[in-house]
Amino acid sequence: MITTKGLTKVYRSGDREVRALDDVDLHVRQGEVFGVVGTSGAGKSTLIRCVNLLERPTSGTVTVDGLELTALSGGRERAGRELREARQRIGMVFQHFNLLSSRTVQQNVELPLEIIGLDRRERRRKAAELLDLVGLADKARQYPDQLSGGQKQRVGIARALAGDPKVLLSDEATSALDPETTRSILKLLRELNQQLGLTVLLITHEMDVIKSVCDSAALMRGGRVVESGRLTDLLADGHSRIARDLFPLGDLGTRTAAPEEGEHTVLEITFQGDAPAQPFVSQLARTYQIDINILGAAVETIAGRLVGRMRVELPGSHTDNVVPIGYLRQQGLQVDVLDPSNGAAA
Ligand SMILES: Nc1ncnc2c1ncn2[C@@H]1O[C@H](COP(=O)(O)OP(=O)(O)OP(=O)(O)O)[C@@H](O)[C@H]1O
Repeated sequence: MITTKGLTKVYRSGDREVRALDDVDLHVRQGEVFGVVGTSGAGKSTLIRCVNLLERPTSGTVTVDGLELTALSGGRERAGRELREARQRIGMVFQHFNLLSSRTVQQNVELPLEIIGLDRRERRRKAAELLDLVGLADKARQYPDQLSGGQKQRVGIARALAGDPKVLLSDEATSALDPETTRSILKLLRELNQQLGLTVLLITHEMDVIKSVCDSAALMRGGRVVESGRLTDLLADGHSRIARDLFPLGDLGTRTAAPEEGEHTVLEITFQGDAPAQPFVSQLARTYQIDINILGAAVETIAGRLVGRMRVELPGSHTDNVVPIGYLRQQGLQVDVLDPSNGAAA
């Protein structure tokens, strides 16, 4: 639904150059919630602003719903009109809501409809429908200053939906909100995604946002996408940084064995869906008559799916444990053998 190819944005001021985006290839599937995560300055805002061409990329292409927006961005009048029309099909939600304080809630939602020239009656009908959808039907005549942060963001979302977009871009929409309000806004975004089939591309610096609402994610660093994919696939990949950040076992899961204990093998076992129901640790201990040391474990709900991760230690070298490791993999479990010196997947 959204594809960027070789997207690059270089800011120049004097003789200084900042490569805010560096050859970014991104693919957001239709109907999914896709999160872009990264530390401050990673290029997330630049990416989202380039996707709807609020910012003109230096090079590369952006295609939304089959239309290459970057090809429409020339100075020609027709291209300009086509780009404006294409932008109406892309809703945008902002961190600080960007509501007009002199307009009522309803008038704020009506604004994009005024711009496209809808008549008054139709605007009212549409705004009322959207406010109902975001749970604010009773606030239509209030002004933004009379609303809580969460309510303001609901207005921002209703306004973003005014042009019946297929795609919603969200620029840190919950960063200014408290944790409970954040949860309610994320829940609303998920409902809209499911009810309207809306594709959502959101940027965030919070892993909890990715965990609770996203189907897929990308990690940005220094203007580049260093990793991306479906969360379920990333969680099954022992080398995924996103999976590690989604699900940190931290120091909990490492220890240094004393020399007299001999060689040992540390495994990280990830299970999804039905697998947690299996008592695989006790089955393994019984089947192979081995003592298993559990170093750490956690279970989380990620994208509505139960995911667990456990770090265990088996006596003996990796070679000694090839058969038990094979047994675990046969049970449908993801098993990574960790390098005992640094805890990373070997
Ligand atoms: N208009 C601009 N002019 C010059 N440099 C810019 C401009 N906008 C962004 N940058 C630079 O581009 C880089 C990426 O910025 P961007 O705002 O996209 O990052 P971000 O990941 O969204 O960060 P944050 O989470 O802090 O918003 C940064 O080094 C930033 O200083």
